[in-house]
Amino acid sequence: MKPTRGKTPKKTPRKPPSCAKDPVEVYCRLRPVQEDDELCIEVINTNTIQLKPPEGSHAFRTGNYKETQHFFKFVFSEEYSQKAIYDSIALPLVEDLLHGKNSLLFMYGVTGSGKTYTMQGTPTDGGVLPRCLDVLFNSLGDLQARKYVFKPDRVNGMDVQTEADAMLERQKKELMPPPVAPRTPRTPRAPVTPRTPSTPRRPKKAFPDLDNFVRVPDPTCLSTIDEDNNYAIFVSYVEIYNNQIFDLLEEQPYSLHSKGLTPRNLREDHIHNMYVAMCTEVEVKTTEDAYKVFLKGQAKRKVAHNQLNTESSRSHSVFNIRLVQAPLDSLGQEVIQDKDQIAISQLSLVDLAGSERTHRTNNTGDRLKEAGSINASLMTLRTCIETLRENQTEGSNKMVPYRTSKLTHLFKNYFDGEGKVRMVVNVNPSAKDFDETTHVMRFAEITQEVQVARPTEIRFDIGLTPGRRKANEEYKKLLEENGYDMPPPPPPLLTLGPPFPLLQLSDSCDEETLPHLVAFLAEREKRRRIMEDELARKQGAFRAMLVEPDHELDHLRTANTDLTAKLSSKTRECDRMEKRIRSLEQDNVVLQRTHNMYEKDKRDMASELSEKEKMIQMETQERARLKQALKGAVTNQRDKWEKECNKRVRQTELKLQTEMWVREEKLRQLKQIVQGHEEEESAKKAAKEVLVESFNRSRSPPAQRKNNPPPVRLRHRRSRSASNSVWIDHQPTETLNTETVLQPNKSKNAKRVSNPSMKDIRKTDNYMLTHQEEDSAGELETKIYKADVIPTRGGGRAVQFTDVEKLRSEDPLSSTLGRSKRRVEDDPAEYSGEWTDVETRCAVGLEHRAGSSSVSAVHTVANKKHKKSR
Ligand SMILES: Nc1ncnc2c1ncn2[C@@H]1O[C@H](COP(=O)(O)OP(=O)(O)OP(=O)(O)O)[C@@H](O)[C@H]1O
Repeated sequence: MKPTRGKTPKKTPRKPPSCAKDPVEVYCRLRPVQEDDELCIEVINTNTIQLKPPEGSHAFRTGNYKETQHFFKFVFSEEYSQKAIYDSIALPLVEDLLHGKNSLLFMYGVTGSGKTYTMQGTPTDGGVLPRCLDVLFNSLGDLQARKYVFKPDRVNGMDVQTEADAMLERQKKELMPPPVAPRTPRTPRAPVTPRTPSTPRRPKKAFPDLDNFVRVPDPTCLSTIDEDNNYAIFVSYVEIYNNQIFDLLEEQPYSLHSKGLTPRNLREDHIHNMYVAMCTEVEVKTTEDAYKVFLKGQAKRKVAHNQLNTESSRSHSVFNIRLVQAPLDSLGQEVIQDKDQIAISQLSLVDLAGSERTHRTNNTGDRLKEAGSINASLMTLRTCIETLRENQTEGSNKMVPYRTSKLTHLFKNYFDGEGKVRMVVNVNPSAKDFDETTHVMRFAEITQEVQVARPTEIRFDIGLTPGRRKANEEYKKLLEENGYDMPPPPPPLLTLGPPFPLLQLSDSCDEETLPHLVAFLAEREKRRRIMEDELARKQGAFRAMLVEPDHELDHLRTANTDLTAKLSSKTRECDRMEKRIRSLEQDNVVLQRTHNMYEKDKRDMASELSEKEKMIQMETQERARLKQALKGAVTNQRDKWEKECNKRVRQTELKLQTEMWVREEKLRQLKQIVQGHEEEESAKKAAKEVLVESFNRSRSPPAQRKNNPPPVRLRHRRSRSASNSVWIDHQPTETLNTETVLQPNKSKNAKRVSNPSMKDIRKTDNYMLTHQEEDSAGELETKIYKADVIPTRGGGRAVQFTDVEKLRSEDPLSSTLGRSKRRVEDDPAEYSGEWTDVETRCAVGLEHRAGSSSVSAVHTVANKKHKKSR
């Protein structure tokens, strides 16, 4: 709140608040508890208290057992006296008041925590309020102006009048009977609320009797006061009840007493300070006067009994002390009669109603409504403080909802403008109050973060000599001491002539005195005119002398205004930059944190990766080892099976040879018996020799087969090999020459190999395998298997058998068995078995996989056989 001040050249009313800011100072006071009370608060040091959730508290029930610490400007434990608290908290505010600065001091806390006690105290041990008044009057002493020199102008300002006028008014008021204040016309927007019938208006016990209490005053006196000013103190006392403002000093006709007080409106004055319109302001000249006024208002304040406090305040009370000051004139006798030279400062002492929980106070009905209103206004106060803090710390520009509650609206200027704000958080350390106390603590912490513009001190720079009052007093003292013999005042530079002659008439016929006086006055008149001319001439000369510095002054003023504007723009820029720096610093901190987080993640992942790599390496080694072991095992197994197969083949061959020989022997003997022809005998013998020879695995082909017809089925499908593709002709070394004219259709440049290598297979498109064996009749059967060599996906080659040609050599003299067999083969209808056999055989392919050194057999055309069978 800006001090109310006239439009002096030095101090314009609408000047922006000072750039320097101070935080709201929050103090904590603990009240004494009863001996059997469980405590929930411990004082850690002079700035810190610790709250411990007691069993049964809401926090404890929700599992929050943690102790919390709260910091304050100072913590007053129960041992601290009222005097000590006043000296620390309120005395500096009184000093500020005397220097023209505004201050707000409010008591906050749960109901019954000692707010009123701290504010008012007891007659023998006064609280903040009586001590403030004591110190104020002690300090002002004789510097006070006569009563009514300053007069409230009803719009929050002050008028000034001469001491003579003030004396007249004094006489008028003191002679007149006490005035009966007219009822304020009610505005439609603020109707009178019906009084709560059960809410008594009575003083608290601290001041039981208005007239008969003996008070112990505070003797402190401040000496840093400008003695060249005159001062006056005005007090007003209002309460905010159910979000309506009432003037507790309102004079009421006796007949209207029962109808209660009139609600007042809040207004804004010409310098944007909030004030209560039509509020009674009483000028007080002594502490006792002020007390009477206070107690008169206190008698009307609403208090009620509840479970927690026998006399609980049901309203927020505001006791305003306004100090008016104006400089004395050049002689140090009277205040300058210029309204613009008046400065007003204000100290608001606020005793807030206590926040309360209805389940603890057991309030019902009107008390419950009051409690709701109290809590709502406190909540608005809290919201305003929170929004202010947010705006200040985060640079936001949210609207502070001052107007939501009369309480916050009244103190808007303290937070928006200049002033010093202090709060005393009263705390009852009893465990029963824990839940409410935690809320109070939170509010206190937020409040401490709010900054308020520092008030500027008032200086009356009007070019008058300091010490005027002292000089005047000295002069008066001299006057009293010396009477008529006192030395004459210093001669003026210009005089109107000698002193007046003796004007006493000697008798009724005195003809001399009057003409002498006329001549004297004529001379004086003449001198006066000369002096006036001289004065006018000197004034002209002086004005001419003044013009130049005046111009210079104007010039300097303009320059000064420019510089001030530049400075304020620079200051704003600085503020903006500071805000930006703060926000960037915050961003930086966040980024730094994120960076650290990613760095940590990176390290973790790198270590995980190296572990995984190690594991992969170990697995690869293990796999290689297993592969090696498997390869060895496979090789061993294959060798073993090869040996076993060879052994069995040899055994089978031997057995078959023996059986064949026995059969041939039997046949020979049979033939000898049945046929006696020797020629046939010899032919048979020759044939038998051939057979025996072939059975004996003679590798040379029998000569008589040359002329035999080819044992190839004529209708057999020829191979598809007659192309330009590259062939490989695989003929094992023991293959016999069939010497037949029917040769397989193959490329002329087919490469003949006895044991194909992988290299050969890779280069070829087709493959041909010649296989010879002896059939059951002992005839030589030659089979030529044909296959396509197909590259596999893996880069190897698959050999897919597609055809087989069979060539059988037969003895012309052999039995009908051979012929009938041939017949069957010639019949295509009967050939399906053979074909099926070929298809089955051809379904097996040889496959070479890339990187493998061996060739494996695979089933390649399993589905082909299936199709055929359908
Ligand atoms: N520091 C203290 N020393 C001694 N007594 C105290 C102290 N603080 C409070 N008390 C006593 O506690 C009681 C309640 O105090 P008080 O009326 O000041 O509480 P309050 O906070 O104003 O309550 P409400 O909000 O209900 O008005 C009074 O009887 C008062 O004398």
